[in-house]
Amino acid sequence: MNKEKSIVLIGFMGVGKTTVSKLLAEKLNRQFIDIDEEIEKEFKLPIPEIFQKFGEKTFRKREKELIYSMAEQHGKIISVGGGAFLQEDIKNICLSTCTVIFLTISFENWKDRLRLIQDSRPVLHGKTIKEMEELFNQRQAIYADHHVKITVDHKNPEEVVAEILQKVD
Ligand SMILES: Nc1ncnc2c1ncn2[C@@H]1O[C@H](COP(=O)(O)OP(=O)(O)O)[C@@H](O)[C@H]1O
Ligand SMILES: O=C(O)C1=C[C@@H](OP(=O)(O)O)[C@@H](O)[C@H](O)C1
Ligand SMILES: [Mg+2]
Repeated sequence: MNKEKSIVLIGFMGVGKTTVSKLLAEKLNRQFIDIDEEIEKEFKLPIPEIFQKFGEKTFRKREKELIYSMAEQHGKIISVGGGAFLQEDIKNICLSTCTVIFLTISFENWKDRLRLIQDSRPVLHGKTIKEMEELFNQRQAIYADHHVKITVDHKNPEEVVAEILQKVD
């Protein structure tokens, strides 16, 4: 395991980036950073209210600034939001300075996670299942560049972490 580089987890919302990052950080005894949690702490508001009160543009700007400052630090385990790689600059800095791990899931299995995440993900609000599937499919393009890919279907977070530890060197 490269002790210098930070590890960044990417993938569609609900795939388990935050859960898996936390567990991975514990296993590796490294610092865990969740960009969404950092933004919520700063604004003292949950993400849906940040979107509602300040707009997605403000959220994306802070997301970019925070990822820039974190990506340059060594040895961290960083969970970014599923929309972070929409910004090319974020994608490029993460790919050049960190090990980028893409967590992926089938849409069929993702649907079972929906009830767990629906209220807290403003990007999903007001969308039909069909529209969510379109977004899911569209978003795959932004995750196409990565260093390691892990399929999470039918795996619990511990199993996902074990696979990451096997694959990341
Ligand atoms: N491997 C898994 N199997 C089952 N449920 C999971 C798994 N990973 C995460 N979850 C659950 O799915 C929901 C979304 O997980 P989260 O880590 O917040 O995803 P993300 O950060 O990618 O949006 C949470 O309720 C979490 O407990
Ligand atoms: O995909 C997105 O656009 C978003 C994903 C969320 O993070 P998770 O991927 O951790 O759910 C959060 O950053 C925000 O609600 C926007
Ligand atoms: Mg998350």
